[in-house]
Amino acid sequence: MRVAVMGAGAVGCFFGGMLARAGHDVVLIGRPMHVEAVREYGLRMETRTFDEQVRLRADTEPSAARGADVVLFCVKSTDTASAARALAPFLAPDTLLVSMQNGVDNADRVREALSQPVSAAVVYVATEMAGPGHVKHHGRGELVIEPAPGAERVARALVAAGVPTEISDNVRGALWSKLLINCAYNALSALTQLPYGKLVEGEGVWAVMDQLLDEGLAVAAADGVVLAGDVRQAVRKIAETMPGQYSSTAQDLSRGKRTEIDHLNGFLVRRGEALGVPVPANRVLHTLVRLAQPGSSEEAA
Ligand SMILES: NC(=O)C1=CN([C@@H]2O[C@H](COP(=O)(O)OP(=O)(O)OC[C@H]3O[C@@H](n4cnc5c(N)ncnc54)[C@H](OP(=O)(O)O)[C@@H]3O)[C@@H](O)[C@H]2O)C=CC1
Ligand SMILES: CC(C)(CO)C(=O)C(=O)O
Repeated sequence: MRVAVMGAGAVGCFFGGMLARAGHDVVLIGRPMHVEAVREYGLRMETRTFDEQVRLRADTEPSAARGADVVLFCVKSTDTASAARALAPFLAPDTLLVSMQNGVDNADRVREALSQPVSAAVVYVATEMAGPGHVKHHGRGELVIEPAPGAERVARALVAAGVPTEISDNVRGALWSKLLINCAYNALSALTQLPYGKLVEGEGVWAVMDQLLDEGLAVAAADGVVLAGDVRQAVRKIAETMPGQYSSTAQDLSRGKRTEIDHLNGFLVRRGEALGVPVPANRVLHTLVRLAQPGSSEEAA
């Protein structure tokens, strides 16, 4: 399979690297720092089970996606529209684009820019870029993807490459469940710069998280979303299973980077407003993170 990875970061390098290891023709499209390192040394994949330099192609230009059967679309939600527009001239009409991002509206935003088939994916993994061309895997690595033309083939290739992947009719519900977890933790961890275990020890923190979740559940219900799993239990479990973890929003802020907050609590605020559901706690946290992050979001509502 010819695979292009749009956004050679933590998620793109992990899943693209797994497919390259399995013999697929993979090109990583990313920033010069990573592209140069991958060209010279290969992609270093430091995972829980192996540590290897994986040889694959890398390029800074979206034109490298020409000829791809599938694009793994792995930029942050803030870059969705610009990255989709940049790819548009180079994709064949039947190229499948798989949106491997947090947030619930990325696939729809890609569909606005492209006429190719698009499949949303829920990504359950913990990875980071530990240096140029070096991806570090901390755990998990499974995918749930939405039905689309070509999705079965991609899922089979991923499974054969060691990535547990299933196709589900309720990716929307799973993305929303993940969104509500993100809305409960990400901003609080970011604003306090605390890992989850310490965060939930703070007086009143569970009550705030319950309120954030109650608002999210009300918006989801008003939007007709069938949530996947027991979200309240999933929220409790995160602090127990990942006590040392800082949210991705906390990591972005501490690195002086723009966050995905407009697509997490910010998204819930916009949907709540549209549906007439009050979302005061989510609004406060969204506003505070926006004030704490550098610049302003280009793609905010
Ligand atoms: N990391 C994780 O463990 C998980 C992440 N996710 C989600 O996956 C998505 C991707 O996250 P992650 O991989 O961590 O993010 P990263 O920031 O590590 O990777 C994205 C990369 O894409 C680059 N990029 C952005 N626009 C372009 C462009 N037009 N051309 C080339 N490169 C581009 C970015 O560069 P620059 O930084 O310079 O803009 C960055 O290097 C997010 O939605 C995240 O929430 C979901 C589950 C787990
Ligand atoms: C699940 C969670 C909250 C884990 O850190 C996450 O997705 C994030 O940090 O964005």
